[in-house]
Amino acid sequence: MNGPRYELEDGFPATRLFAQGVSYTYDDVIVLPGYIDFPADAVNLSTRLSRRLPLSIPCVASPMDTVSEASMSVAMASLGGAAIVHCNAPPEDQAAIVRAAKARRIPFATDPVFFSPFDTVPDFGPAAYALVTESGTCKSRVVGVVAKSDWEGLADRGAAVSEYMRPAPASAPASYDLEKVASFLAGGGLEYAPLVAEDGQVVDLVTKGDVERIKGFPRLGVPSLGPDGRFVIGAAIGTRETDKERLEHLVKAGTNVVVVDSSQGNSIYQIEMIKHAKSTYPELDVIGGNVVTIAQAQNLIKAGADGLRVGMGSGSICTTQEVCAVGRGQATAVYKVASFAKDHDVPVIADGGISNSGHIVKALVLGASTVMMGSFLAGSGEAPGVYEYLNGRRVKKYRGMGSLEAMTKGSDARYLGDTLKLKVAQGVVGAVADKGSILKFIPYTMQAVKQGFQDLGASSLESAHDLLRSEVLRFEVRTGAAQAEGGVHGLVSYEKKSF
Ligand SMILES: NC(=O)C1=CN([C@@H]2O[C@H](COP(=O)(O)OP(=O)(O)OC[C@H]3O[C@@H](n4cnc5c(N)ncnc54)[C@H](O)[C@@H]3O)[C@@H](O)[C@H]2O)C=CC1
Ligand SMILES: O=c1[nH]c(=O)c2[nH+]cn([C@@H]3O[C@H](COP(=O)(O)O)[C@@H](O)[C@H]3O)c2[nH]1
Ligand SMILES: [K+]
Repeated sequence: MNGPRYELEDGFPATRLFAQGVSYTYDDVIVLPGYIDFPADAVNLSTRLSRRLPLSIPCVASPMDTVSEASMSVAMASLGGAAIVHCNAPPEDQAAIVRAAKARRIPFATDPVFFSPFDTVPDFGPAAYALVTESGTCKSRVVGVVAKSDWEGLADRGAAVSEYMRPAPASAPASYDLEKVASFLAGGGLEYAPLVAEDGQVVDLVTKGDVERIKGFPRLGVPSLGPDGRFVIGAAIGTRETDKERLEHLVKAGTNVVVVDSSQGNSIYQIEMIKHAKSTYPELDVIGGNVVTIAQAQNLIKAGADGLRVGMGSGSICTTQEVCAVGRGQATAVYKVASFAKDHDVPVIADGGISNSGHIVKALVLGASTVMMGSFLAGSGEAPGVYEYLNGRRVKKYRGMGSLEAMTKGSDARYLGDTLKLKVAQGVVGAVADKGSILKFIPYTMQAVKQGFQDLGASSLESAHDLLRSEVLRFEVRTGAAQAEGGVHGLVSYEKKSF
């Protein structure tokens, strides 16, 4: 909508805002409203993760060991986003996570427990049921199910499983989506059913309760499916020689996209890794990063990157800017890199620093195609780890991949290897509050993002980017007082409940 001339001169276009030598964060800037001529529900958030990978929502889970494993991957893909499985594990284990996620079409993964009929059960664990197979592993035929309640009622808990297991239930194909699993259970009047893959491997045990819980969440959108008809699953790799072998494992497991995971991606190591990956697996999309400048982006795009991950030091657990004095304010970084990358048709992932839906809107309107999140997702049920109590609050652990603890767990080679003998952390270990399932809070967050887009007058990511480049979209810097005013203020007490 073209308004009168004085309106166009209100606020700053992004070109001018970001040409002042100031590093701006999301909170530093505000977007001026535009003209609304469509309902919020009409906003289309579909996008691309990388050159050849479409998503229906712009959300990506970060490759961190307290964020992205099988549960996060299937839930994100079910919502239309994607997760990148972390590489802080041996290559075989990382590939097994990718396989587990790709083996199913339901939005959750429960990692079932298996027994053989001859086993005894010393401790049942938290699950309500365990599967009994001929060999006691997922690789053989299901012969029964043991219910925790039956086990708890045993006079002799030393009895063999075969003595009290329930008969083998009917199995459903692992390729069934939630709707099909629901009809399968309802049709057979079943409480639970094992999901079995084409190769006979037992993938999961789905219960009526699981299905009902998920049906209580907002309706799932268009899932992210690859050319193989399975969920789109991404995985991270490093830049060591050994990562070439990791890459091979991941490709064999069906990984749709890899992210070369470095804090400073503009290195000879990464450029060589991107070239290697692109020449060995031309069908695989390779995302490079992290970068925050045009010069960095230029090198990675030249090396063949199909996507760029942007952000250095902006993450909630990051101490890189403090430790190394290097990085950039995230709003500036996203705008600068995206302005360059768009001319090469390379989508940008705004990585780190997302703590609310407003940050997502800002990242996207500044040119990003997706946002990558760590802390925003780490308190969900889909994140790895168990909930604990901290000062009466239910929390989950969340840690930086450059924290001493994460480095000691697995990524030693990258830190302690050849040249770097002394370990210096660039991240912290912390905890985040329980947020429930991403299957609930991500749809609400996307609705909030749609409302932000509506206020701007952008009915899609493409239209937001057009408004940005044509300088119709106007910004201003928020003073400290403006930021305080923009938050809740002047109240004695309040409760913040968003949905
Ligand atoms: N986005 C951010 O701001 C940051 C992210 N992180 C995260 O922490 C983790 C570790 O990141 P980095 O420390 O950047 O890991 P990295 O593996 O890229 O680099 C670690 C060190 O190893 C060196 N190196 C890498 N490949 C090499 C090779 N082939 N030969 C010799 N030396 C080589 C690097 O130059 C660097 O000194 C990642 O998960 C990353 O995403 C860490 C810090 C900041
Ligand atoms: O300086 C850092 N030290 C670390 O130990 C570390 N671990 C992760 N990351 C980066 O932070 C992003 C997640 O950030 P959020 O929690 O803000 O979403 C992630 O996606 C990463 O880009 C780190 N940065
Ligand atoms: K930080």
